[in-house]
Amino acid sequence: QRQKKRTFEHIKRGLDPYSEWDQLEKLGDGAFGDVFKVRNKVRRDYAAAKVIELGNEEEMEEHYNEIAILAKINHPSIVKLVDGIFYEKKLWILIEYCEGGALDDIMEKLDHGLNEEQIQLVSRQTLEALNYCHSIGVIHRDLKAGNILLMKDGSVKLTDFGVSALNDNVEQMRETFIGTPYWMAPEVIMCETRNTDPYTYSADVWSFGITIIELVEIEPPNNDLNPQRVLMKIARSNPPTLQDAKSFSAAMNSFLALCLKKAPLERAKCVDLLQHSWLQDLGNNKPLRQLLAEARAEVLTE
Ligand SMILES: COc1ccc(Nc2ncnc(-c3cccnc3Nc3cc(NC(=O)c4cccc(C(F)(F)F)c4)ccc3C)n2)cc1
Repeated sequence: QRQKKRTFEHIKRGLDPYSEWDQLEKLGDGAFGDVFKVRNKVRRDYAAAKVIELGNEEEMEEHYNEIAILAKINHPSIVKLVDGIFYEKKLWILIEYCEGGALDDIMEKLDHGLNEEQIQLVSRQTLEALNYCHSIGVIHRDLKAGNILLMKDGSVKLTDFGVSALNDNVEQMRETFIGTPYWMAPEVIMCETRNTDPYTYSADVWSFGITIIELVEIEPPNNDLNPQRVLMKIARSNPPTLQDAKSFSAAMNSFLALCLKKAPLERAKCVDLLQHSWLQDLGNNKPLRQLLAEARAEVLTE
């Protein structure tokens, strides 16, 4: 019988995006298409728009997963879906615009890492976002400073540019496997849990620990090795620690050790880490507003 056109919830059809949005500067060119800063003609608010050229309806299925995840997610520390539009063979995914950009870009611009107070604030909010994802069955799979954005007020937003949180088909897994493995947990590399999906919630916790080291040292451990070499290094070595551990509190070092247990079953869960002394009684996001002001080379008068 006639192939029934699948209707996709959250996606508007037949609406010309340019009738509602002005396209501004390019923010990045993702694996699947370009990303632009856009401004709503009526509301005047900004969004980030990923525009994906679709060859056929099948490809819509593949990208629809991302929209379905974003639509179901409702958390203060995760980017929100603003709109999904399919128009003239292009899929537009619009999410809230994060003024400050990604933490890896900020560290590259400043040429230094974050201080302990800033890392506590980023860790608390990222962990709350990660705990929420896990509670609704979403595994991120690509946690790193490049996927943590800052809003103008210094608050943290978890994103996934690499669209690996949706990675449920094999070829993408292969490319992720050979991709940038610096943040990859040992069991994912050794596929020890061969019978089940090597990515589990605990793999996200390992990547979160590596991300904390990245926030201190600008790069993840072993970034001097090429991707092939680092796979074996991670699988064989003891968990990494901070190079200058003594410059940071005992609480931070103990928190890090809990994230970087090699055995997944021994590794801490998000809920346990959220109870850890290192993440209690944190102040407001002013230290992250100061980081943004520094990156914009502005004086923060507050
Ligand atoms: C270079 O300077 C800047 C300055 C500001 C920004 N701000 C910004 N704000 C919001 N998004 C973006 C962005 C940049 C490049 C690529 N994608 C971006 N956002 C985006 C993310 C997504 N998808 C997700 O974030 C996502 C997908 C699946 C799962 C998840 C999660 F697991 F985190 F919930 C998140 C879809 C569409 C877009 C446009 N960029 C970026 C660079």
